[in-house]
Amino acid sequence: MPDQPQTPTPTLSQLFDAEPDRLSRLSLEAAGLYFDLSKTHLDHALIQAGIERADRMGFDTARDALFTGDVVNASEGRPATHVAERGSGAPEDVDLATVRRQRMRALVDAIEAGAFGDITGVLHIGIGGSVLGPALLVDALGRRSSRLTVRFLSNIDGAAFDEAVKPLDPATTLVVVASKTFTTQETLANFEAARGWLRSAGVADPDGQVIAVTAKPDAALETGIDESRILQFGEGVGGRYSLWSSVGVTAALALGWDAFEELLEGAAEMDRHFRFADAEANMPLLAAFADRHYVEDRGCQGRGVFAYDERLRLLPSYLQQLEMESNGKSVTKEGKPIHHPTAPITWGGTGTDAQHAVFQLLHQGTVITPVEFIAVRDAEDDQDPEHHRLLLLNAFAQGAALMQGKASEDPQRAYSGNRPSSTILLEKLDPRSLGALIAFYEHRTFANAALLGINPFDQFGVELGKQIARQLADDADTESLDPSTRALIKRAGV
Ligand SMILES: O=P(O)(O)OC[C@H]1O[C@](O)(CO)[C@@H](O)[C@@H]1O
Repeated sequence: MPDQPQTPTPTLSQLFDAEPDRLSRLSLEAAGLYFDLSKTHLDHALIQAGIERADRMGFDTARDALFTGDVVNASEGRPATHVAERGSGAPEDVDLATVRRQRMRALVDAIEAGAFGDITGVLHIGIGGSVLGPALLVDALGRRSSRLTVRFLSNIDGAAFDEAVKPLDPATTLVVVASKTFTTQETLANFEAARGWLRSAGVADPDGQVIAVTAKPDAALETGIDESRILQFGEGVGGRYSLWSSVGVTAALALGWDAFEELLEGAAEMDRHFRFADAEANMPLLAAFADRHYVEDRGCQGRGVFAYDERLRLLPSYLQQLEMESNGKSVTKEGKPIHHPTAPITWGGTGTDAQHAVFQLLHQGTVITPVEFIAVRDAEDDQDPEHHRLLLLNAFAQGAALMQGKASEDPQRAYSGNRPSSTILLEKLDPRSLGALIAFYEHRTFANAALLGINPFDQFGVELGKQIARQLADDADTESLDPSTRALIKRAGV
């Protein structure tokens, strides 16, 4: 049988011509976000196929399980209670999170009232989900409103340490040590270095300026931190889903408690949308349908996220952990191999900078990468309105250029067009809209996992490298290693 001619899938322009209601159907508003998916290849057929797949995969049941505190993280025997941190989960989980948040607020109030002395700065020590969320919140929202000088330290690198502490006065700096396990090598090493920094500066009681944030308070106690300075969060809160919990204490200190509460409220509004909106109007679910189409049907290996707002410059790196550590897997929840691509490589940057670095490939490269633009309608009142206008117009122009392309007699100058993009436009960037945006991405990640049948809440893939590093640190026996690695260790003399 000769190959059946592949029915060419319609181009984006053809889709707009064929579907007069395309824009209205594929531009959604919820929780303060405007999400335009109309420049993706989602059409009636793909949406219907997505809904049928969601039914087959038990999406509704999985989503209900998330919000009712069932064990959705089967490999670790845990629920996922990040939604409870903002009041959206099972009553018992919400109650426990509320008690812990009250303790967090009491500590924030005490610090603001001078219980820890005159605090002018915060050194937040953590890595992965224990730093990426708080750093995003403070960088996005604290540009003008932060009452404190806040620095984040994650890497086990003296240069990172020196850079972090440079603007801080050890005598008036609060050290926040955030670690869910309180066993992470980098975080504990940086904590000890921070203690030394305080001591060297003459701080008589370094631990008097330390608070710990963890799901393992006993491990924190063993390091000598007083119980009164330990904020606990639940084992059900995954690291990359934890900024809503006491891991967000640095953001609450920097932005104020009301801002932290508004962040939670914004996320809760997105929770309600995700939980109750019909599939055809469900932002995270439709986004997941598009993700599945590009990764599985078109073999796209990447997903480009570009924040056309400097205040969201940390969002792409935050999403890298959220999406790639959640769905960068190759077996289902039941351990069955998956024989098609699962998670794309999430990457991105800030616009317009990225236009002068990576958009060449996005427009004329051989690989097709779905692009996502995030922009904010309102600039802050101290920003140049004309600059902001140009920033927005560049974001919109890039999406238009990706879609329409440009023919040319000269192949070097020809643009294929028909390259997909989606745009999220916030009216303004405030705690509420940022909370909704981050929750949108959490639920998009969860929806992708449900469609794939994988567990987005464990991360066994991060352990082997850590184990080998620990073995080498403790005992330089390299005989079991490959020749290349042995040669590198020898040449570096480590
Ligand atoms: O908060 P912890 O336990 O220090 O872990 C830090 C990060 O390390 C990871 O476990 C991956 O190595 C992430 O999932 C986590 O956010």
